[in-house]
Amino acid sequence: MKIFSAEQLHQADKVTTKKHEITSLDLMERAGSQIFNWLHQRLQGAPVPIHIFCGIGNNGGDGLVVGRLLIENGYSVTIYVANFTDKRSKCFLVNYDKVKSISKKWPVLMTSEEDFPQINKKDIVIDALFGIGLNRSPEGWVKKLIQHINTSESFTLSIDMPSGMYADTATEDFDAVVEANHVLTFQAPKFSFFLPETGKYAPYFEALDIGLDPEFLHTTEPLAQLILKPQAQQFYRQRKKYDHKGTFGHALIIAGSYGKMGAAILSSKAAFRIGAGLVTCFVPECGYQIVQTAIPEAMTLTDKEDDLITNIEFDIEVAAIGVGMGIGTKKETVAALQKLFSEAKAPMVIDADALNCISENESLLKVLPKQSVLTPHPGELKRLIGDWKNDFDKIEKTKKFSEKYEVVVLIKGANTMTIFGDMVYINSTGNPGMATAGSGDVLSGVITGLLSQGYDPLLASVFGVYLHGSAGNIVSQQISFEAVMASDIADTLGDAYIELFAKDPVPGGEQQQ
Ligand SMILES: NC(=O)C1=CN([C@@H]2O[C@H](COP(=O)(O)OP(=O)(O)OC[C@H]3O[C@@H](n4cnc5c(N)ncnc54)[C@H](OP(=O)(O)O)[C@@H]3O)[C@@H](O)[C@H]2O)[C@@H](O)CC1
Ligand SMILES: Nc1ncnc2c1ncn2[C@@H]1O[C@H](COP(=O)(O)OP(=O)(O)O)[C@@H](O)[C@H]1O
Ligand SMILES: [K+]
Repeated sequence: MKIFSAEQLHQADKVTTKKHEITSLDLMERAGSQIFNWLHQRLQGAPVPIHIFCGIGNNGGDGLVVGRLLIENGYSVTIYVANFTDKRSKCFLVNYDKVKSISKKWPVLMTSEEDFPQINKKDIVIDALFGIGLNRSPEGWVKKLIQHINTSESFTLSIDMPSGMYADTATEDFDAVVEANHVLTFQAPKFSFFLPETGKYAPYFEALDIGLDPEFLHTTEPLAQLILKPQAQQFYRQRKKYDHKGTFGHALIIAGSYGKMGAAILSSKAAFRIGAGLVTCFVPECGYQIVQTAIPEAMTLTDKEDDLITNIEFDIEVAAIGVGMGIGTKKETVAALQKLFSEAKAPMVIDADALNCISENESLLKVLPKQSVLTPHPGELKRLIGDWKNDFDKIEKTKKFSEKYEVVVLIKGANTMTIFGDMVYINSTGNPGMATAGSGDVLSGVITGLLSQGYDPLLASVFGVYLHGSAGNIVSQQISFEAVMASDIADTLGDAYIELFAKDPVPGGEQQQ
């Protein structure tokens, strides 16, 4: 699913009205009706007090449409207009008059803090103050109104956007953003919904199709692509009857040091579970028995050193390499990486300590194999690209790094982003149960296993992140977020494949957005 900028959505609005002989007012009616239907289905006429706070632009206009339809259907509604300027959009004005024509209870004009109504915890708030037209942070009494809504603890439904948040640039004042419980957003979710700083203001959202011009949407290059199940299904490559283990490649996992052999095991296991034909695990000497015992399916090669990796030598032909999990950052290991990067021919996933080694040693950057997949969590990313001002700055810096070194870079976390040059793919699966030691090691094994089966680096990353998150969703439904351990995620990867095409979804396979 495409994620558009505010500018592109305004443009889509214009193109749609021009091409489809439909007015902006019709579009607003469509948008408002969908929100009303959503509410009506859930409330079924319940006499709960509903407060609708409208701005004076088209977001406010949407709020007025919803208000009118709710009043017409007998709901207990009060509409407030935050009268922060005398300017009003045309569609706002028409809908303002429409409300006045159907109800004696005219909208309440608010001009200061004194006009704030009491909002009880069990009331419903509809936030239609600002949408994608926000162009500065709300200030003065408008900011206070937003805080008043937030302190009410009532269920807050935001129309299109939580007011005070920008769709695709950094929010400046987090004290002036509506903390929505749910957002009904038009056509497509906004980029801000997926970022840690702003996503928490839109914890649940649904995109409503308001019929913007399909051709415009199809041909417009989006800011990012959201990867949902239909997209992930297209990535999947079916096995053929006469395929054999050689078809699915030999994955080499280079991982572990004294006390951290688990990283090698988790990663190798995940490479198998995702479908690599063969897996060899390269570990320090002390890991030999550990790996052989923990994963009998894997072959094991060892470094000449007992406790750490110092010289990566192997005489097998490998289809993909995953390197870095639990290897430490000692100078001998850095030297081993220097040689590996300079000589390796197979596509590579570079994770964890290998990333830290790169951050500390510029010489490694110079030999970073092109098309590699780098899988940092935010701490590792910061060491790699430097600090950032905000989430958007982080993405821009990551894009630059990706472009400069021609590598795929992940930004892991909730809604992991895969970045390749200017392209951004946002993952939709996963949950906080995956915030547990070793889940990143599993992911690096997953991507290495997909690379070894012939998926290209970008596809292996985007698809791998999706399947990894889906496995996390399935297993956390079975055993709770708290109980999930990284090995559970690895062992559930098979269910993630099955869920991809299951008619009756495996519980937890789909994330609620
Ligand atoms: N995309 C689509 O196709 C469709 C979109 N639709 C809806 O339209 C919404 C976008 O509407 P919009 O463009 O009128 O902007 P909106 O968010 O109402 O606010 C702009 C107003 O706020 C003002 N203003 C801004 N910042 C401010 C501040 N800090 N403090 C105070 N004032 C501030 C600004 O004033 P100005 O800067 O000019 O002084 C202007 O008057 C969109 O989110 C969706 O809900 C649907 O109806 C149907 C189809
Ligand atoms: N709140 C969350 N929601 C979704 N996924 C998460 C969340 N927290 C962590 N994850 C996922 O878990 C993995 C953690 O990776 P990482 O921090 O490298 O773990 P480790 O170093 O312990 O192996 C990443 O794939 C990340 O996207
Ligand atoms: K809003």
